[in-house]
Amino acid sequence: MDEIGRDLSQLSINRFDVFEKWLIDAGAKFPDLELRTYDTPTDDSTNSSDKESKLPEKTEQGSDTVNDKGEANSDKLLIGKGGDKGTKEYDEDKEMRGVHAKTDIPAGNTCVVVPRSCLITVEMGRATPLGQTISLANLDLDAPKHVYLMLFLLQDRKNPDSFFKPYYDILPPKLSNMPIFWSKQELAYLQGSYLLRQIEERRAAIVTDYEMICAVAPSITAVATLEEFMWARMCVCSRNFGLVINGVRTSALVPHADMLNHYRPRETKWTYDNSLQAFTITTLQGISGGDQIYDSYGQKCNHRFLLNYGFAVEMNVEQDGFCPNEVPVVITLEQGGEGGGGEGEEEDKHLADESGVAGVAGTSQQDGEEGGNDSEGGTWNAARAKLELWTRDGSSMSKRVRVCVSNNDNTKSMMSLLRVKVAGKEELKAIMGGGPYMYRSAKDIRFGLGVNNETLALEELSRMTKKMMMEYPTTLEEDVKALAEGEYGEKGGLRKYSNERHARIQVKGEKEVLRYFERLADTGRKGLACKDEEFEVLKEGLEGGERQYVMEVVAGIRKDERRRERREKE
Ligand SMILES: C[S@@+](CC[C@H](N)C(=O)[O-])C[C@H]1O[C@@H](n2cnc3c(N)ncnc32)[C@H](O)[C@@H]1O
Repeated sequence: MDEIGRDLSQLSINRFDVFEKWLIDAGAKFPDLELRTYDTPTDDSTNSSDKESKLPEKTEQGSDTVNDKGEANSDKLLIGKGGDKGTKEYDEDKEMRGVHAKTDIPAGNTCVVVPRSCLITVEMGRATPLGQTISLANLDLDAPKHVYLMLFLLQDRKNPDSFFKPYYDILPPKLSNMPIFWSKQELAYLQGSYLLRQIEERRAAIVTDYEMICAVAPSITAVATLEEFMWARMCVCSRNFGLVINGVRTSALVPHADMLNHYRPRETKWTYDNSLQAFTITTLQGISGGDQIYDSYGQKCNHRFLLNYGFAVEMNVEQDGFCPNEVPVVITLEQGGEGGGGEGEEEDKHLADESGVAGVAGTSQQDGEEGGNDSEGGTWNAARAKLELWTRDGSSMSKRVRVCVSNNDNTKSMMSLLRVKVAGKEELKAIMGGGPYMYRSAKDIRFGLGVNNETLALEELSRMTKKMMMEYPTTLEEDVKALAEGEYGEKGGLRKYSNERHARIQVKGEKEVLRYFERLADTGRKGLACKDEEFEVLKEGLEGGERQYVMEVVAGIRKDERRRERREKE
């Protein structure tokens, strides 16, 4: 243990001891667990002396101190059992806390029991006078359940004699790891990411909730400033559990249970046990003495971890190899006519080339002139058909789909939208000719419409992903290098738990998804253009979602093409 660790552990009574005693006196049980705090780096990259003094070193064996869970070696990071608020120069906001096994714990052991009396529930917030006013006002809040928990927390923590005071005293005071509190400089680390917009939207939603509450219950201002309201929102967001208590679905703050950090695959399960009238955590596997004990916050894309919990997972990969990291892609059906310029002109050309229609949403006169006739002799207009198909699900000209490295439903929707976007008259006729509702929407064309359409769709995918890649100031390779270098605070590195590191993990994950789709677009086009023997070789080298796409779509198109060629010869 380093000097700081000794300093802190020597403090005989600290707020963590008080917290644990409070819980035990109330009937909580966690005999085999202990709370620990670890030092975390400062985000002030100019403060190099700070960097050097507090961070763990590499292990003597030469391997680094990160274990297979991507966490730094806890012995190296451990600095004691909680800082004391009064300790000079001790910054609680830099404190990372976790729960460790004091001894070997077998699988199936109920290692945490927190009685009902120590839980703060939605109902408790709603029952306060302020909660009642808000409830009666029937406000359209962004996060109503969270707001009631926040109200209880914000009001009750002002009471120095509150039963929950020991709990309030251990709550993180600033939450500066939450992106909604990041400085401009920190937000800039996310340049190029759609997450920036989501952070802004989250901030705006919290401000709107606060303003709506102020309008019906002005006394809220005596309870919390907007900044405090924001803190409470993120505190609740990152710590609440969704429970069913005696048949009632609710959310609750559960002291101690909320000290477990996230790790997957899950090693513990939690529930509200009605027979015990207590919240319990049970191990799903044996935990060795000294090891950190974790809770799984769920299988999530890193943007959700970052937005809601203020961290991003370095190796966000499930046991089966699936990576839940996603990128939202926007596919827009451009309006034709004047002002359509840039990309629009390009895209409309796909349609114009094949159908002779200059734009997808031209005037009816143009439609009549250039649209051609349908089989029944009436006027059939490709642009109008495309627009009709595109807007059938009621959404706008731009459609956002979150895609990940997989051939899942969202990837198939994206490919379908691209097929429709670049479709010419014949392809649209084929789509619409299957009966008006054979394809419910533009997201439902799951099989290829032919070599030409699929090639154009893949070209569009390639163009889109390359453009998105260009929005980031750093390359994927630079991110990988930076993350590999700086964990332990080498000069200029991205140190563990720093906001910059979490941001870089986030954008790196996005770029990995984009890189996958860049490759898929190349492979798909090659697969559509190559000879049969080459296609056999190409297939062999593929795996996962890429292989699935090639086997299902590209191979299907090739088969249809061969059939058509044979028919033409006959
Ligand atoms: C419910 S609390 C868990 C206990 C927490 N460490 C604390 O200090 O109270 C959730 C917070 O813990 C941190 N956290 C949890 N799991 C993490 C992980 N795998 N990596 C980094 N930070 C994590 C994040 O700051 C998150 O907002």
